[in-house]
Amino acid sequence: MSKFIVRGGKVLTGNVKVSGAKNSVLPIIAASLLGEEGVSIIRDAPPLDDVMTINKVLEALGATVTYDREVITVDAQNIASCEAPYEWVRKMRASFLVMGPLLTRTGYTRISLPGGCAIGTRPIDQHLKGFEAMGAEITLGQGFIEARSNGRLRGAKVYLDVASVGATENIMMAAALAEGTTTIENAAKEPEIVDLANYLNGMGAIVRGAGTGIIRIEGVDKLCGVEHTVIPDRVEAGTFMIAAAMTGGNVFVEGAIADHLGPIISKLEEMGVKIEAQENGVRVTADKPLKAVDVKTLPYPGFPTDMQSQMMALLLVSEGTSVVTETVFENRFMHVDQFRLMNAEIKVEGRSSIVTGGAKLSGAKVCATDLRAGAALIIAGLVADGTTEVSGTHHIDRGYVHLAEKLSGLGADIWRIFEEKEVVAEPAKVSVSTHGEKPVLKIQPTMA
Ligand SMILES: CC(=O)N[C@H]1[C@@H](OP(=O)(O)OP(=O)(O)OC[C@H]2O[C@@H](n3ccc(=O)[nH]c3=O)[C@H](O)[C@@H]2O)O[C@H](CO)[C@@H](O)[C@@H]1O
Ligand SMILES: C=C(OP(=O)(O)O)C(=O)O
Repeated sequence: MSKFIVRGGKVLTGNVKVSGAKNSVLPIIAASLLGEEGVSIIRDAPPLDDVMTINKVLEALGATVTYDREVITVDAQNIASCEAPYEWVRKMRASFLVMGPLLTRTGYTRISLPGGCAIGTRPIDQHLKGFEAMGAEITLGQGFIEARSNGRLRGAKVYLDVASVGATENIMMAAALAEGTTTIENAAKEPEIVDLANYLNGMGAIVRGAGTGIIRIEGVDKLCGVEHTVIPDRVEAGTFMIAAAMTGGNVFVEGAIADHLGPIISKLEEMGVKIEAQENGVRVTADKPLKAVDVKTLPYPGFPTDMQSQMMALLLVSEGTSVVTETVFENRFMHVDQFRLMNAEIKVEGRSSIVTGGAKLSGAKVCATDLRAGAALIIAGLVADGTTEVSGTHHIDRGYVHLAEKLSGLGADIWRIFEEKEVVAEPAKVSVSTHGEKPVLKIQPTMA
């Protein structure tokens, strides 16, 4: 069993570097399946469990994948199977993103249903609606979805009922090799959509309008491998920004792109945090008590749901009462019970949480109920009295690279326990093939 141990009370200062974005690299790896010629080279690919999982999916499909020091190569010239196995899809919903590329390239795919997950039911109806509009026949049964097309998919107009990130990506990838033009209306506008469009265009696709609500894709006959660098992770950057603000610190978040962080920066500034956007990152300084603000999660450019729990941690120690409304996922307040174990006062009313600020948080044994909840509990631990132990670390490993090391580099008193041994896990020198185990963090002597 692994845990993060945090002793509160340290002010964060210094420089922390953001890794490549999980939510960009996953669809980009899936899109590599479209490369019928050449090899894709994907740089700044973070060593996350989710990255290892999607690489396994590609290998199960017959692609050759290597991973060495944050560079992935994918050779998908020969695809041996069109079936994404349950074994991997159940681990990570984003595995479902191989459906669009496989269907459009081969005319057939069979994928295990991704099912619901802790934060919500997360249906896939909008993905399927897009594929059907493009001429695919979809059948469901025995926990699998099968999609087949008679010849190439055909370009179509697809209106999304919700601006789904995954559906926009899946349809964009399918449309890249379809016959004719596809228009996605009410498309998601996230920076990761733009990153995927840039990657596809590098492969030879014709995608226009990514980052707006209307994306047009003109299908082409063939796509080839390309070299691409993944954008920095805005959720990881935002997590460090909040951690800095939380402790009254002064931190330079290197690599953070201020334009991708608009809603987080605006809310932090409203609270009294000083933010300076610089060429290669964002400096965060908090030198006075922070004011409570209300927050409502929305699709981009609204406040990201993936930052809701971290923001709630900050609001707990700010002055006044705030209302946090979650509109994207129906069950994304599981961290509230965990915060309560740390002495927080939060009342949940439907999709809103009323957060009483000025809490004197106390260290406790808590559990990461999902990826971002885990990060939020860790940053709450940074200001809590005594020691906080955060279990459920497998969630955190899906989306944060070397979180303990990065925070301790800023002065936090945090370390990780693996199998009852206290360790400081230094940044792993990752040099692994995805055929092996996931990167193992080096074990060093116990921290003082
Ligand atoms: C790998 C990745 O990029 N994950 C991100 C992606 O997830 P993901 O792509 O799964 O999220 P979506 O944007 O699809 O989901 C947004 C909302 O749309 C609903 N929906 C979605 C698809 C569909 O077919 N039908 C439907 O009703 C979902 O239940 C949810 O309520 O965007 C989420 C919302 O910003 C983020 O929290 C995730 O971190
Ligand atoms: C919900 C998240 O990711 P996923 O869609 O991969 O579950 C997240 O990154 O917070």
